[in-house]
Amino acid sequence: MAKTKVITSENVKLHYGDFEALHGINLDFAEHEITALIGPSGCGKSTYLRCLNRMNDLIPTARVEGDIRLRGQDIYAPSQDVVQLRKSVGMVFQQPNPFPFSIYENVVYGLRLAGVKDRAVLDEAVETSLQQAAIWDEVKDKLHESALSLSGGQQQRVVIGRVLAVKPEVILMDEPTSALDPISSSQIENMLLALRHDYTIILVTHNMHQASRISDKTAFFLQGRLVEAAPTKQIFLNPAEKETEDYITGRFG
Ligand SMILES: Nc1ncnc2c1ncn2[C@@H]1O[C@H](COP(=O)(O)OP(=O)(O)OP(=O)(O)O)[C@@H](O)[C@H]1O
Repeated sequence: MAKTKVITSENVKLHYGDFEALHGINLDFAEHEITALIGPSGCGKSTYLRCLNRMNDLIPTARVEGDIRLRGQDIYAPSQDVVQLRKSVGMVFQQPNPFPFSIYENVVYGLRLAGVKDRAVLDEAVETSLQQAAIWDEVKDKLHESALSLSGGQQQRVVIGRVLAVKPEVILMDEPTSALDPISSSQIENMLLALRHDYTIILVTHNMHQASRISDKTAFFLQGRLVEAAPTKQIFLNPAEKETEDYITGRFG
């Protein structure tokens, strides 16, 4: 049976001023799958990812065309609440970006903004989110210390906990492990495999091993085009397009 699609995107084009960075992308994301977006530097992976929760709205020159839907709702409709969208479609960046607050306050940040005051509810959210982010045991005795005192890998997991606390459906990740050491990266990869049971994850990565280890589906971008998207095994073992084969075998990029 076909899996339910959480995000659909049709003919997505993006211009930065006069420059067309995306040339009409058609790509869908199924529930509870990890999709890896791969391709050489500058091919538009991050630009496309940012279209999915309207982060490009923050770039004055960026103009998006096409149709992007979250569970059938047009996310670019005038009636779309963008704050709500970014809760449903959370984002994790390459550099861990904890706020200069305690670990606890980082995790409850979105809940406090939403007006949640009940201490028991906040405590519960902190424990659950940090457990899901695979860092609870390491920080449970120092929740009120600054998140900035943690290592890069720990900070990234706290940031993921902060995203999880507002209960997103989709998590966008833009090279979330590329600034981290191999052990921290593998902790995050294992966490993503566990999170996949509850969330839909879209991951930009330059790491082919990471894409092949953890993703269900891989989409290969080249110069603003989507060359192909298919089950990860197929992309790595038997890609339909020569450009894909050349890239994954390291012939360019
Ligand atoms: N804010 C911006 N203003 C103008 N052009 C931009 C902007 N951001 C990206 N671009 C251009 O859009 C194209 C796609 O960039 P993007 O960052 O999406 O690629 P990428 O595949 O994510 O690259 P990388 O793997 O290096 O992060 C590039 O030509 C880039 O120079």
